[in-house]
Amino acid sequence: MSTLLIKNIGTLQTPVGSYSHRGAEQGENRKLRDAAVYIRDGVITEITDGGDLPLGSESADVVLDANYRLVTPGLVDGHTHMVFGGYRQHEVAMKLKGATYLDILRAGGGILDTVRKTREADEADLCYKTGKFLDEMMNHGVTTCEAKSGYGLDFNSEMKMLEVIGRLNEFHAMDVIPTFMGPHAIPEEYKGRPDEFIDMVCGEMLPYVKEHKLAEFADIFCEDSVFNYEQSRKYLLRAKELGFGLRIHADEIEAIGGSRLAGELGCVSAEHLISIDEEGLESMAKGGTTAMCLPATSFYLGANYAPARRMIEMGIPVACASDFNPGSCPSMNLQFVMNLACLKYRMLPEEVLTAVTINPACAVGRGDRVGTLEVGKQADLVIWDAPDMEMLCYRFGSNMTARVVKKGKIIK
Ligand SMILES: N=CN[C@@H](CCC(=O)O)C(=O)O
Ligand SMILES: [Zn+2]
Repeated sequence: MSTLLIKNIGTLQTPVGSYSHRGAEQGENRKLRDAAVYIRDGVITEITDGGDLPLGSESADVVLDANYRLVTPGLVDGHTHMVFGGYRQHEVAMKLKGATYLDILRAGGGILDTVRKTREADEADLCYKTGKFLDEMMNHGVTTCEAKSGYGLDFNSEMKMLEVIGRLNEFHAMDVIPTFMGPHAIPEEYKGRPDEFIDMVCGEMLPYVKEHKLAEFADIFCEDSVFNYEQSRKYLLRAKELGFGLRIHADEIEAIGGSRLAGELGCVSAEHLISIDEEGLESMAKGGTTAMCLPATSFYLGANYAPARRMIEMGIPVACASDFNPGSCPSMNLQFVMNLACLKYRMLPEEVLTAVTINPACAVGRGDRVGTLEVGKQADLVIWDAPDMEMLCYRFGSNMTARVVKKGKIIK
């Protein structure tokens, strides 16, 4: 048995419970002063406050002194596209000359450019490259993340991406939750035939992914010039039938019914939601779908920001994620996402903490294990170089983590 004591915690701040927090509860955090956490074999066994120490903790194998700083749960990044070949830095100049995200995609660039490079990439090279990204994420306080396929678009390349995600989940300290996103774009070989592509994905890829346990969730890009409402519905219904949890990229640029569909089918999450309309909001509230908001993508695209305050008022659980990908958000910095959630979504620090811990944890099916600091949960936590959450929302552009602990092991 290995034991770890974290003592002299100035403030331990955490949401409480293993379920998605909505409405007023989004802003409810427990705050313990002068606290300590005792961990046995990677699991939290006792939390004390008021200067008391957990029973027997004086003989802990390792003692970490938090020096009266802030401790929160490890962050959960619920939306990434972290496995990809190449980069797309050449798009910066194209955008400066006036091309939009969809202009570039329609002209065979954007996602399709990354698809060409990912198809060519060697699996071991992809593993190495993505492993480095995971190191950087952990160094910034993320201890659990989701990762999507979707830059392969053919059978072998999609499975290659999922194999990479599976290998990293096994060998890296990060918990990585795999999502299959075969319908991320219409591949060049199916140009003008999106229905046939969806039929192939439903008939060949989804059953294989399920049978070989390569992904827990299925996702699709429901967007103008990509997949429409009917195609998205067909794909998600098939995925549901096979037992996948459902996600959908909805209303990023045009509101074509994606968020409405999310609520109708009981999707676990709908992502982006920049252009969501009233009908979509009502459907998500009714369906219990989490809004996976991606403010760094709005920032990078120079787009509007999703109406997160309205979502909270309507009782929709809000999560905030990085959307790390090589096109619309080449950053995995969830601390910057937290700054933007405050400044652009007008979310309060407590609401932001919920949006990067328990709500995304539930949206990736890990709410019972991570996302809060409570007895019985996995010991994933961050000691911040800050006295409180307000400081984390206020400072930006610096990495504010002092120490990162994953399953009771000191990573940083
Ligand atoms: N919008 C669709 N997919 C990704 C971007 C992928 C890319 O541009 O490579 C997103 O969620 O932002
Ligand atoms: Zn995405």
